[in-house]
Amino acid sequence: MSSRTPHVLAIQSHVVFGHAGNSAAVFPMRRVGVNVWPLNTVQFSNHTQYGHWTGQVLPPEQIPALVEGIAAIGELGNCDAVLSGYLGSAAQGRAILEALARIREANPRAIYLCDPVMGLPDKGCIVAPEVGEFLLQEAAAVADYLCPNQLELDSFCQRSPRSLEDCVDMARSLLARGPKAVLVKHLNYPGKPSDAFEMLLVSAEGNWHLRRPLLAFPRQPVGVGDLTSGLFLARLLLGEAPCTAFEFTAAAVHEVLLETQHCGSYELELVRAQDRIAHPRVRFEAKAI
Ligand SMILES: Nc1ncnc2c1ncn2[C@@H]1O[C@H](COP(=O)(O)OP(=O)(O)O)[C@@H](O)[C@H]1O
Ligand SMILES: Cc1ncc(COP(=O)(O)O)c(C=O)c1O
Ligand SMILES: [Mg+2]
Repeated sequence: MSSRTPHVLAIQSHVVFGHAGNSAAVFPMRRVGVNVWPLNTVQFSNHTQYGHWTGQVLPPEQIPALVEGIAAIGELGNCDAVLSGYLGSAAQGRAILEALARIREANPRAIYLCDPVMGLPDKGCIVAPEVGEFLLQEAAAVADYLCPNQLELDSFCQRSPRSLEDCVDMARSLLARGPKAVLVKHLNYPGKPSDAFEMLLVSAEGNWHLRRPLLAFPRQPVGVGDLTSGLFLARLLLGEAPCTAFEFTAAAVHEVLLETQHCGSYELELVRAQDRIAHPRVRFEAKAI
């Protein structure tokens, strides 16, 4: 582990009540040891899967204005990474890419992890339709790490997978667009064992598949993807190899889900699970495939 505490500019949603976007990722990232600079794309009362919410999408001009403010106090070069997730508009997405270019002037080694949160109306995750286009066409080309779920991977590849091997091929096809690694946070393919939750990591070094138990919930918790992307980036910045960061992330997220299930909560029990996030008791091995 490195001696300097890394800094991450995290640009995604904020919910006043509960956990999604920055409200799911910031506390766990800090708990594992990184400094987070939360920059909110929207401020909603609650996540969209409740079906109704209040609040607003924040103006895209805020992004360059806040980044310039940090530059003006001489701190922009301390930014080691940019994380983006839930966006309120495509204009915000473009502002993030401009901010990234500005940050890279100050710190050429800054990395960018993009969680391409797309609208999945069937699931109740509501994102402006233009955001999907922005993610497919523009963000993927610039990202160092891309963390889609299966449906987002399908959107990138414009098809659904036939098998696990096909998921690997689809994820590897994204490497050709530029990212160093692609983490598929949730796999779904014909023939997938029904008792397992599976994830995949692909990079130039290889392909790793990981399986953890599928837990039963009366309503599927939200924010799991945001927690996953945030912890993966945090562990990378702390100096772990992608495969090790992947295994840690799976274990820490599973600990949160166990706590959430134990409490019978709909919202993630991040505070109660904080020690388990920092020191997961479970361990899942990522297998090379
Ligand atoms: N071990 C698990 N058991 C049951 N459900 C899980 C488990 N891990 C994650 N989930 C659920 O799986 C879903 C993953 O959603 P998905 O759309 O694939 O990714 P994202 O969270 O990025 O939207 C979420 O509903 C999450 O609550
Ligand atoms: C405001 C907000 N942010 C982020 C998300 C993404 O959550 P997840 O991590 O489950 O993909 C959602 C999902 O509905 C949301 O409503
Ligand atoms: Mg998601």
